[in-house]
Amino acid sequence: MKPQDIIAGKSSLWIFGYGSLVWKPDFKYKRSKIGYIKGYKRRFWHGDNFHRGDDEMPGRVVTLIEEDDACTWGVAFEVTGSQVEESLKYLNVREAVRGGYLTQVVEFVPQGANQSPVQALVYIATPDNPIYLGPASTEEIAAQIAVCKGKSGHNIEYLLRLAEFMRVSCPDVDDPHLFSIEKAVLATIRPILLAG
Ligand SMILES: N[C@@H](CCC(=O)N[C@@H](CS)C(=O)NCC(=O)O)C(=O)O
Repeated sequence: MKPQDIIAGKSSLWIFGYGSLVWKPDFKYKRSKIGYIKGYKRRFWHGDNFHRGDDEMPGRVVTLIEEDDACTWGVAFEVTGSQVEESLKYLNVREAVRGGYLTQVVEFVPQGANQSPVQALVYIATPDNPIYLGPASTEEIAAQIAVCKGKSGHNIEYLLRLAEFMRVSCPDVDDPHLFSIEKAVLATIRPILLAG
């Protein structure tokens, strides 16, 4: 299914968030559910020269990379009525125009018993995007996050709030990529904070 098909004339739409959207959706929605999508892994492989970085020092934010056996946990938001157009208009600027993300349709599986999967819109930055940064070592990613900030705040905040979401809302889910970067950033900034 194409994004335009899931959107066309819909009075209800699910939008899946897996990065800043999990802790800062900033659009009105009817309800939200925690859950996951299959076939994608979350990686800090996308550059950000607006929200959490600038042209000289782009930050690192998450995107989704296709991988058959992977799954990514986040939050799906249901928008209805006028919220559909309002949320898409807002996210087009925040995610597509300023963030370089494209929309795709995925199957979202809510956590908990007797929950049916739903089709959801998701924003993904692909490798052909000009500010896509791609893979790097945990240490390289942490060093970049530790020093970058943009119009929405520090790149460290972006990382720590996502890690906090996973610990609080998905306590049984491990995310070695996310938590190893968090550990490396905290190791980098701890001496600085304690020296002051
Ligand atoms: N599309 C992902 C990532 C979204 C994301 O982090 N996008 C950046 C754009 S580069 C953003 O909105 N940042 C706002 C912020 O950092 O406060 C999601 O569903 O959460």
